[in-house]
Order: sequence, then C-alpha cells, then structure tokens
Amino acid sequence: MTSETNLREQICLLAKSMFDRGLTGGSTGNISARTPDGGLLVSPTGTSFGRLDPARLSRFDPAGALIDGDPPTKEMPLHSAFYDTRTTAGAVVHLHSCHSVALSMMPDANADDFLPRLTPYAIMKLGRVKLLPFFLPGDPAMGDAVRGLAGKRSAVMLANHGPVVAGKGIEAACNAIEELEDTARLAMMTRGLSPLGLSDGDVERLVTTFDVEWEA
Ligand SMILES: O=C(O)[C@@H](O)C(=O)COP(=O)(O)O
Ligand SMILES: [Zn+2]
Repeated sequence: MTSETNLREQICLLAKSMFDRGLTGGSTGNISARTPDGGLLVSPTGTSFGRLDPARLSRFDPAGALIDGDPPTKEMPLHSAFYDTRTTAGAVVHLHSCHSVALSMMPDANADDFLPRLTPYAIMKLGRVKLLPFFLPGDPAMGDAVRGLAGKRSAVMLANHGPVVAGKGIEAACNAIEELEDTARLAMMTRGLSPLGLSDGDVERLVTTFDVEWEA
C-alpha cells in the first residue's frame, strides 16, 4: 500500500473509533490530514465519522485546489486556517463532543484558558485552549478567528458547537481532541464539588518538562 492509501485508511479508522465511542454522532464532525505530497485529504460534507469511505475522501493538491473525491466539509476555512498558521500541523479534527460543548455553555467559562487544570495530559497535549464565540456552522469567520491566534494555539473550542484540534499527524490530533473531551467531562462531573486541580507550580513544571506551548 502507498502511504496515501495508508493515510486514507487511518483517517477512516480513527474517525470510526471516535464515532463508535460516542465522541461525535450522526453526520457531525470533520477531519483532514496532510498527504506526503503536501496536499490534503478531507472528510466530505454530510458524511458520518462512522461510515467514511477511504476512496471518497476529498483530495486537495498542495496549492489548495480540489482534485477528486466528494465535495469537502463546509469547514474548510477553519481547517485551512490551522494549516496556514501552524507549519507543524499535519492533521485537524473537529467533533461535536458533548462534555466540551456543555462546558462551553457555562456562564463562567474561561475564554482564554477553557480547560480547568485538572490532569497533566491535557496540558501536555493541548497547551492552553482558546474558547471562541458562537459562529454559524460553515461561517468562514471561524477561520478568521483562528488566523487571529497567529498559530499560537493548537486547540480551540467553538462555543455551543464543538472542539477543533490540530496535531502533527492524524493520531496526535485525535489523541489530543479526545483528551480535550475527557478533561471537559471531568470538569462537568466535578463541577460544584471544589475539585483539587493542579497547582500553578505543577503546571509550570509540566510546561517546562514537556516543552508545552503555553502562550497567553
Ligand atoms: O456543525 C457543522 O455543521 C459542521 O461543523 C460539522 O460538524 C459537519 O459539517 P460537514 O463536515 O460539512 O459535514
Ligand atoms: Zn461542527
């Protein structure tokens, strides 16, 4: 198998795994990954993560022209904004994962630092997560909002909608977005119970030890 064939299989396998575990339902979510030639493979619009077909993924050339496959997700401006501002981005994933959406609707949600500091892995894999306001699905202004972050965040939360995470590769992006959802779940589970989170010192040691992007 060529490496593009492998990548097609991997995108569909990881998407199905997330779908099967209830991380995004129906035809929600979208996923994209860089191909070895510098192009992109993208989930087609209106498709379910549970039933992506490797042969029908939308394929873009390195200049951003659609070459073949089904019509791409309507969130292309959002995905492109990550690739254009983060040279390290090799994949981007968006989910409609319940607990992170619930956390985004809390009146005291922290727009600059969306996830409470509860566990180390979230800090290591996501850095500081930006909460963006609500946009209509498909609104290119979401891409503009991500561009406004100048590549300093690998993960954003779209209020009342869902998380979007960029990673070095498809597996890293999926691992990171799952961590975002798990942390949001912990935050919702322990809400009002005064959980003992990580101290500022713990966060500082994590950031230094694991070379975490922790821009304000
Ligand atoms: O919420 C939406 O409509 C999109 O962000 C989404 O998740 C699915 O849209 P497509 O990727 O165009 O199917
Ligand atoms: Zn969506």
